[in-house]
Amino acid sequence: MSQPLVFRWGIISTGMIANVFVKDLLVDPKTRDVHDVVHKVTAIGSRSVTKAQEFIDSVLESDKASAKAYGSYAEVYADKDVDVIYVATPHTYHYENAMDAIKAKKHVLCEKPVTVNAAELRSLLAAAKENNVFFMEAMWTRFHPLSLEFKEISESGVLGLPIAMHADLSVDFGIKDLPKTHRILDPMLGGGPLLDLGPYPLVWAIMALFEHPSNKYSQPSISGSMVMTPITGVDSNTSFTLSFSKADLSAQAVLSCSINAAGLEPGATIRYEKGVIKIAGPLYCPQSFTVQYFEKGKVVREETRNFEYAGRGMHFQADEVARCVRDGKIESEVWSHKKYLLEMDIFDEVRRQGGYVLPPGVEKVTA
Ligand SMILES: NC(=O)C1=CN([C@@H]2O[C@H](COP(=O)(O)OP(=O)(O)OC[C@H]3O[C@@H](n4cnc5c(N)ncnc54)[C@H](OP(=O)(O)O)[C@@H]3O)[C@@H](O)[C@H]2O)C=CC1
Ligand SMILES: O=C1OC[C@@H](O)[C@H](O)[C@H]1O
Repeated sequence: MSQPLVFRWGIISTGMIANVFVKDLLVDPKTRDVHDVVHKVTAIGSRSVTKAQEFIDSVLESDKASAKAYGSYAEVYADKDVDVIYVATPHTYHYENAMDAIKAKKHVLCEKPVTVNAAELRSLLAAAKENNVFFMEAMWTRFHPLSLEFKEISESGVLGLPIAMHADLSVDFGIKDLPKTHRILDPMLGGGPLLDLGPYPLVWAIMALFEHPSNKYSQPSISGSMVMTPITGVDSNTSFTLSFSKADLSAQAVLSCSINAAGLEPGATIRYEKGVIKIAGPLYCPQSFTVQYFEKGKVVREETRNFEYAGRGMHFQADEVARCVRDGKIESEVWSHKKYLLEMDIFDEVRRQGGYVLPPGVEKVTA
């Protein structure tokens, strides 16, 4: 067997999720039966070189010798030993960080929400095409083995067509006790649940309905509603409905997210003509789902599938990035550009209907 591709990552920021992602990159790919790629972290960029070095010392452990610590993000983009940039700054920095990386001709995996509006994303995708680099939103959930198996059952026809679904992701951030500058509260950082948690209920609607072959990638109509917190004026509770009826699918998704209430239920419940699939929360990283088969409106069979792997599950998307770059692709077919363009168009519309206006200058590109 040929040697695996060694794929070299430059990490932008030393925050919470950069830490989790890098730990997952270091998990031996063989533990998930991957033999064609391995990941190596060659550079960490931070606004502080001390933080970058501390990150290397604490997170990279035995791999630390080959990683460089930089006190600026620009130095990571310029490093010839970096193949791909992982952007893990707050939402409102994604556009500028990803654009700088693309202009330096680096491939990019950018945390969710990929940008704060659709105009920024369109500008990034145009730049990625022009510079012939791979670009993807880091929607890790789409690449989990559980998601792939869910899609197989959902699209096999065994349950008939999907008709209706509910999905929710709610996290109690304790917002009354947080500083107003925390990224979940600060409008300058795109605070609120829609941009932070909304991508997860939405990815389940994209998998179950938008990607369903009967939908033929038709766009849904969108209806949204937001409750704002008086603390900083960002949304605290948001719900949105997507109605698909333009192709051979007639189905509706009711989606919601909150930053001041916890609870794993309901996760996602997807109702089909002949049964139901229930995805256990939390929706960003479910570990099991249950399929109920109906006859004459009654459950006649029920199966639960459980999933386990080494690491947190952020490495599956990293394998996809490495393979796409190896194969000369500028987008993933699994989480393709049109899917997160839909995400951003939906979020723009929900914010418009809900009256959430980002402060002047936060959106770097506007329509
Ligand atoms: N996929 C997933 O499961 C998750 C994804 N995320 C996404 O990742 C992004 C980062 O979230 P998270 O890691 O929780 O955030 P953190 O606040 O923990 O980290 C953000 C990092 O960005 C850098 N940064 C650059 N500019 C700023 C600024 N003005 N204010 C604050 N930090 C800045 C800092 O690193 P430095 O000082 O080193 O430059 C900081 O440590 C978000 O967009 C979020 O949506 C978050 C959590 C989970
Ligand atoms: O992506 C995420 O998933 C987990 C949440 O707690 C976090 O705020 C969010 O960014």
